[in-house]
Amino acid sequence: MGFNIGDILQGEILDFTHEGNGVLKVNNFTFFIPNGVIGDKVEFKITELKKNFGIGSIVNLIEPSKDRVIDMDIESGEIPLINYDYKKQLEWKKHKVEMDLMKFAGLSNININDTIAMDNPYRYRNHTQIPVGNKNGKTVIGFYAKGSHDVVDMRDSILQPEIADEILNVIREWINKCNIKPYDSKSNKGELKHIGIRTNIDNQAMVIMVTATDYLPKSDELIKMLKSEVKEVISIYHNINNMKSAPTYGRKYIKLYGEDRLIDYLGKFKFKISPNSFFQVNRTQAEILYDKAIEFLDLHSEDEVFDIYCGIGTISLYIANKAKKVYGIESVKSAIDDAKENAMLNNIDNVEFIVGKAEEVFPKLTNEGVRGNKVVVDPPRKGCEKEVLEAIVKLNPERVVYVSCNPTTMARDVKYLLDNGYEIKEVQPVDMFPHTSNVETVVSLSHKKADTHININVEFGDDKGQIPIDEIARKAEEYRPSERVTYKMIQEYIESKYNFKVHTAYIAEVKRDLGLPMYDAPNAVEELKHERKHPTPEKVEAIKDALRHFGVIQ
Ligand SMILES: C[S@@+](CC[C@H](N)C(=O)[O-])C[C@H]1O[C@@H](n2cnc3c(N)ncnc32)[C@H](O)[C@@H]1O
Repeated sequence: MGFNIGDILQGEILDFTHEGNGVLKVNNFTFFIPNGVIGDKVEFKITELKKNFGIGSIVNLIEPSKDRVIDMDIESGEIPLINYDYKKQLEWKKHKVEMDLMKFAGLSNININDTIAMDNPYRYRNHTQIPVGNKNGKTVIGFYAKGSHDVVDMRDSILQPEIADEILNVIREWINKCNIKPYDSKSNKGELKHIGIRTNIDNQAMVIMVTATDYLPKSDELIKMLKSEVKEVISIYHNINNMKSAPTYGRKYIKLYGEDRLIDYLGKFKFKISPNSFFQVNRTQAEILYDKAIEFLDLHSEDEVFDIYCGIGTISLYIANKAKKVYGIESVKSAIDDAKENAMLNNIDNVEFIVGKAEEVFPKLTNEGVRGNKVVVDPPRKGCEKEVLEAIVKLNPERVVYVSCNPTTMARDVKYLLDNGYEIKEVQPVDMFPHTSNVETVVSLSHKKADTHININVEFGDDKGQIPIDEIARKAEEYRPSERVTYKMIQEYIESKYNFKVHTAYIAEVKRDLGLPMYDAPNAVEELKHERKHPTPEKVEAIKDALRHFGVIQ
């Protein structure tokens, strides 16, 4: 490779990674360059060097990209595309959806609508989760520096409403006054881990203070200060999260002050939101997204619709008055409680909400004979469980609308539907997360109707003209549920991002170490042809990154 840490090199940024870092090649060796945008010609210093890729920090912007919009010294933090022209961001997101559909759904020629832009793409986040850390002995509130768990102090974020900045300032005062320490996972000492802030359209706020233990010091003082200094704070919770890594929130919430829930609106509908319920972070774009989903469902008064992964019932309630019946399925109990209350709040009585895992509830309902002619799915980043897709195909609805925040898993699931009698009618990316590398997509699929039918009588047995039972067993074996994130997907992700290959045995080893289910994966567990080695730390990191990307781990 011939490079060393500290070397100064030059090159042009060609693309972004899934996290929004610039990608650049020198002599065909890949470097990831935080804060670089496509088209920048940069001089950079190598800060990290692995066998197959490096990380660089820009020292001189030789020639800024014609699409660069803000000066280099802006620390982009959690908004990696902030320096890239907004129109170009939209084009890049469309391209990303297109590439994933080509790669993971096997499509060669696909027509995708232009990404729907946000008119004013700032201060849109109605929910922020802000880490608390230690910098030079001082407690800081901010965001994680690129590629590390060092917290960078954040004074003003152009993605969150101003009220959230005001709340954080009061919390800073409280930290200083009461000498509150950040939690340190290495020493298991300190208290505060994260601060969650949810806001609504009326500018009211819910504050969630996350600690590792049941102890939140000086909470009375915090409540007093927030109440007197930011009147918009109507609810304060204490959340306990003793998990070492993500997610931000643990299971236990203790209300410290005010309302149980925040009330927000989408279109003409009103929603009560519990501290742990999912609600789209960008309200303005969520309305556009749901309107698209409704358009793609092409609803009629006789339609019976399944809304799978329904959260607090936002899509269900949005579509209820256009359909005969809607079934909402969701695994989080408090979200279903909210959904039921939200239906009453909006005088909607043709929606039934069912709590449980979609992969269990949905097949069970349809096997029991509950019918539906249209289905909308809006799964988390890891996409749909295979049982959900199988049950959709078995139900045979005329329309399936797939709402997704991860184009890679969406493309994988769409492939399953394409292979099982569906065709894509329209693909619509929506910019829910301006200035970040995330993109939301709505895909409309309809059932391909057969041109003609033929009736076949089949007899099972070993005689001539009969189908042997062994053959049935073999077919059944073929249909055993396979893993949703395949080894091939992980390998392709790693190769395209890091430019190196990983053996399936290594992926299996990392999965085993993480305690993930293995299923039957003959290729994955096969022994390496040569002497058995363990994956290098770099490969382990790349595999974990891929598992994180596909939502298998957090
Ligand atoms: C992307 S959110 C969509 C929520 C809702 N459709 C909305 O727009 O507000 C995904 C939802 O799926 C839920 N979820 C995650 N895994 C699930 C599972 N296995 N079965 C049912 N729901 C699940 C999450 O709790 C979350 O509410």
